[in-house]
Amino acid sequence: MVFSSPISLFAEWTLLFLLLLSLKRRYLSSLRDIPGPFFASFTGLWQIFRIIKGDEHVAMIKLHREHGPFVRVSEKEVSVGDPDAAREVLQAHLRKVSSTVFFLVYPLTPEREAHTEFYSVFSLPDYNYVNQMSECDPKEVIRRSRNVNAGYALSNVIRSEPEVDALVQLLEQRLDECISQPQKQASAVVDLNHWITYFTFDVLGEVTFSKPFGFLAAGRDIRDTVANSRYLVAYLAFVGRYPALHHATLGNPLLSRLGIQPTSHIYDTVEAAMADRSHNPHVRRDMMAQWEGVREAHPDRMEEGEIGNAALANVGAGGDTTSATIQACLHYVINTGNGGLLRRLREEMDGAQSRGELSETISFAETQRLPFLQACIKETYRCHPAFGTAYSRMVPPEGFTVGGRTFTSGTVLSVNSWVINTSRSVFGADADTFNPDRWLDPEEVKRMAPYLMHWGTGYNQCPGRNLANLETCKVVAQLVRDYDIEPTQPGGSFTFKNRLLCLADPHFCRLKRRGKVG
Ligand code: HEM
Repeated sequence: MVFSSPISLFAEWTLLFLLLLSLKRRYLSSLRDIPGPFFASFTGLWQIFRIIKGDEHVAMIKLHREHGPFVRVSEKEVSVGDPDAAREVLQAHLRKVSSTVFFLVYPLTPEREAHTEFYSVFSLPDYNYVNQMSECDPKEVIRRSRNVNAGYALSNVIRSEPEVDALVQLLEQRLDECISQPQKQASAVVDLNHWITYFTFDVLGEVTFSKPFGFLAAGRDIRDTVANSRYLVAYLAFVGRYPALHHATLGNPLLSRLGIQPTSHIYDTVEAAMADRSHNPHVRRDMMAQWEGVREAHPDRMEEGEIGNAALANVGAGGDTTSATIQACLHYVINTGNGGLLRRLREEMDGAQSRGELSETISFAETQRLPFLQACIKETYRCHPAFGTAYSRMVPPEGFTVGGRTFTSGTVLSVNSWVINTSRSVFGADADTFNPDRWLDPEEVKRMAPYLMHWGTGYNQCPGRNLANLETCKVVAQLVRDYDIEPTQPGGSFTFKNRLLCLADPHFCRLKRRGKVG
């Protein structure tokens, strides 16, 4: 008689268990008729594979074009690709989530526990620091948003425009220095990603804490904050699929303050900025001041910790995303249509310049009077949504009906902005092409704008969109007017991987100062 060793017996039973579990998920689930990749129907590993490849957006657009409005992307997650159904999902007050916590294919924890859900990994440095992003309960998100909204209002953001202008000037100064070094040259190859990201992070410092972080001034990545934020995003993309693992290890309050993980680095940066601000005699009515005002007026409604957590969410969410968007816009304008788009934009801008309608540092108000520039920026929001993973929501106990189908409790419904932004039913047969002209007809704008998902929609829409839009309008206008920008690769040197966010890789372009017009 042959006895198996305890280890091989355990392995055999485990394999049998996993096989039965996979068969159950594949063939007995209420989602079994929804098409999608075979592996996705019984394991979350398909999504991990997409993160590794950095192509979630490409895969999702392809799958929806092949299979229609619903695609099953994990054993309990269904991607919604119909634009109206997607809006319904995001505008309903469904709980935020992304996926059940899996260990390989086995669900590790009950999916309803707040600190085991995808969005919960955005609590930095650990789950005790809940912010608007990491909060999963819609009612709580709305309460928190009400407390911090005044800081993000356009009227408040505009108040910081003179300080943003100083940073635009410093950005140009740094680019000019790159061009003229080492010996006086007419042009030079510059990594736009490097400088524009320094700019966007410095703006966050200025608008949130009344002081830039100092990246542009120093001309380098101080304390490797920008580089670290890349690791942080990639790290969150993975652990977002296995939050329990994060909360049990690096995101655990016992370990989170050791400072060995990317999450604590960003926390330390913000803590230092807040400490510095408390001694700064030149503090303006910045975002922190707005939030402190709300807390003073409504101590019952807003906890003190919410202020720091909101500041942290800004720095986590607003630097790389805005930088990638500015770079994507420059890339599309310069490399689409054999230079035709750039010529048209230049004509518009040079015309305004010679009529004396553009200041030395172009103001936000001036950019609003340039319709083709605005069309190029809207088209960039459509073609490069920087939040590249799906917004996901949990079906409540009573179920949820959308797009003619009822989903049962616990199903995750998710919406990928790239899928909706390239929907041919909304944007036409040329939805895959960068075509700013589609935004020049006001009637068409009215019809299409509600389907733009760049900022998300519903209760979780990006609160930083006014600031991000102000930065994008100003920097794109300024750089297009003042520089000739040529990619170092034919067709453009802007590339990116989609790992949670679609952040730019190093973006080398040849830069040359343009002569003054007007
Ligand atoms: C072009 C740049 C930006 C893009 C594309 C973008 C996009 C988004 C999206 C899509 C969301 C919602 C994600 C979801 O529903 O899962 C979001 C949330 C958020 N964004 Fe932005 N964002 C940008 C810039 C900014 C800036 C500059 C700030 C700060 C000033 C900011 C602060 C936030 C915060 C705090 C949240 C969490 C809000 C919540 O969960 O209620 N973002 N962003």
